[in-house]
Amino acid sequence: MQVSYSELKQEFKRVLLARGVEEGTAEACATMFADTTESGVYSHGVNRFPRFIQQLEKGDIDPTAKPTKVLSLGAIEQWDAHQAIGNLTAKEMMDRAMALADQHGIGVVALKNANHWMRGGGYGWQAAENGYIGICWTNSIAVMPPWGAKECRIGTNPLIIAIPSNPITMVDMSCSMYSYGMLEVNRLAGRQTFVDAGFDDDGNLTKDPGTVEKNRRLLPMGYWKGSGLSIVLDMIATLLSNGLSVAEVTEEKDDEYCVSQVFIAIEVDRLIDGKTKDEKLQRIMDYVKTAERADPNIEVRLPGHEFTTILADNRANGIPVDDTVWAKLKSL
Ligand SMILES: NC(=O)C1=CN([C@@H]2O[C@H](COP(=O)(O)OP(=O)(O)OC[C@H]3O[C@@H](n4cnc5c(N)ncnc54)[C@H](OP(=O)(O)O)[C@@H]3O)[C@@H](O)[C@H]2O)C=CC1
Ligand SMILES: O=C(O)C(=O)C(=O)[C@H](O)[C@@H](O)CO
Repeated sequence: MQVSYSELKQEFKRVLLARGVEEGTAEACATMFADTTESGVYSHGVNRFPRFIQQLEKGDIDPTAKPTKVLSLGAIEQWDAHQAIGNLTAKEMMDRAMALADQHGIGVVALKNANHWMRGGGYGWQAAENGYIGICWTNSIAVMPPWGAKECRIGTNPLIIAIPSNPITMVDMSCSMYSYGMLEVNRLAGRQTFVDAGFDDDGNLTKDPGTVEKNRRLLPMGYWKGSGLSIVLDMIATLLSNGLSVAEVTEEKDDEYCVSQVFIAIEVDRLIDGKTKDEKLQRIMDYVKTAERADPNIEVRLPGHEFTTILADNRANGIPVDDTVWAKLKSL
């Protein structure tokens, strides 16, 4: 089914207000969930909202909490989220990183006791829209076996790198070949994944999303490379924020909360003049896109470049929402 932006946002807000969330917070949070969904990231927009509400009801998420600064070292700051709403806090932290970049050329904000931020790309995009290079990542609870193991010991720890090109170029990727959110999208659509997603009951690679969701045996992105990347991202987030690692969240908490995150903004305009920047970025994009196609019917594209089209399409025709997801949202 297709729903309008206002219908979707109204539903999110209704559910939040019914749980006693203050009007301004409910409005801001509902807006972010609706924006994420309208941008085409259904996995971490409408699809993930019931899980967010479950954590709110349980008290893992404190809608009254506000992040506070713990330590300042010039370009680097440590903050404590106090388990506030994840997407609102992350937006505020990237704003803070950009303000630090205005002063120092680069701003680094490390956050502890954070909650799941949903679509990590939203915060990279936020920086790039304002002319900065945006880099951010989060750790998570252990949901993936490290390369060579059967048991979950590492996080999906998505890494986001956004570049202020025209259009914005942005990588927003889980350290797993597929995030659980994208497995769900494929399962709901009745599809197998495009490439292997994880392991089946016999330890063989499989493209069946439901099997991987059940087994919790995700395949790391790039095999051992995604496994290693997940580990070092966790280490940096833990050290910079003085917060909890994947191991600590998994062993000391009863669910995924109190995660650690990093937000970096870099002010490019003081390093290169605007005209040269645009020309160099254009050349990179043209060079990539004009590579001889493997399949003549499939365009070579850069990450992030489809969002403007998806957004325009969803604004014109309504936002696609899976029927079962909509029914669940209405029942909350
Ligand atoms: N704990 C957490 O907070 C977690 C959050 N997530 C979130 O889930 C969302 C989905 O993540 P994930 O499943 O890893 O994302 P995807 O695997 O869908 O995409 C990963 C990256 O690959 C790019 N890409 C995909 N196909 C192509 C292509 N054909 N050509 C060029 N680039 C391509 C995407 O660009 P494009 O966007 O343009 O398709 C994107 O930048 C993200 O927003 C992520 O932040 C995921 C895991 C954990
Ligand atoms: O994978 C996802 O999708 C996601 O958003 C995550 O946070 C983690 O992988 C996990 O917590 C999902 O259960």
